[in-house]
Amino acid sequence: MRTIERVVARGVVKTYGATAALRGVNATIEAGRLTLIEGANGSGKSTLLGILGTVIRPTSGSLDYEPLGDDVGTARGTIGWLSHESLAYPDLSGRQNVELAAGFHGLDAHEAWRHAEERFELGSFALRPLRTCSRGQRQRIALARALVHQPSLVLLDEPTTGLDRAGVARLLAVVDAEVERGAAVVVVSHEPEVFRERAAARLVLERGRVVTSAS
Ligand SMILES: Nc1ncnc2c1ncn2[C@@H]1O[C@H](COP(=O)(O)OP(=O)(O)OP(=O)(O)O)[C@@H](O)[C@H]1O
Repeated sequence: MRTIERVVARGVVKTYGATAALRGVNATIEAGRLTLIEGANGSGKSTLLGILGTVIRPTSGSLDYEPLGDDVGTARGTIGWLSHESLAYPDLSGRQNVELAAGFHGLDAHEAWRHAEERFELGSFALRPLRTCSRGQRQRIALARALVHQPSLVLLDEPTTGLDRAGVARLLAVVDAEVERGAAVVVVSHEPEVFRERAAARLVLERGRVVTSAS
C-alpha cells in the first residue's frame, strides 16, 4: 500500500448553506507526528477532519496527499478514521466488525483479528453484538477497526469519549505506537490537555479559521 507522507491543505473553505464551517484553512499535516486540532464547539474541527479523511468535499481550496497527489480515491485506502458515529455495524460483534474491515482492505480476516485482539486487549465483549457493549468497549473496537490496515493517516475524532483512566492510558500508548510507526496522527479533542505534551503540532480553530498553528 502506498503511504501518505504529508497532507497539505490550501485555502480550504466549506460552507453548509449560509453557514461557513471553514473559511480558508491552510495546514500541513506531517507523517511521524501527532497533530492536535483544538477549538470551541462549532469552530470547524470535525469538518476539517472530515475533509482530511475525504468523506467531506471542500467547497473550494485543495488537499494534496503527498506523494499520492489529490486523488481522494487513492488516499482513502491508507486512511484510518475514528469518528463520533463509529461507522460500525451494531448487530455484528466487535470481532466481526474488525474482520469485515480487514476484508475490505484485502487482509486476512483471521490474522487481523488475532492481532487486534492482542493489541487492543479485546475481551469476551468483542464476541457479543456491538450494541450490547459499553461506550468504552465500542470505542476500543472502533479503534481496532480504524487501525486494522496500518493506515498512514490516522484521524481520531474525540478518541477519549467513553474511556476510563485505563482506557485513556491504553489509547495514548496506541497513539504513541502509531506515531512511532510513522503514521500522521491527527486528533480532535475537547480534552486537548490529554494529548498536548505528545503533540508535535497544534492547530487551533476559531470560527472556521486557523488562529494558532504551532509545531
Ligand atoms: N452537515 C452540516 N449541515 C449544516 N451545518 C453543518 C453541518 N456540519 C457542520 N455544520 C456547521 O458547521 C460548523 C462547524 O461544525 P463542526 O462540527 O465542524 O465543528 P466542531 O468544531 O467539530 O464542533 P464540536 O466541538 O461541537 O464537535 C457549525 O456551525 C455546524 O453547525
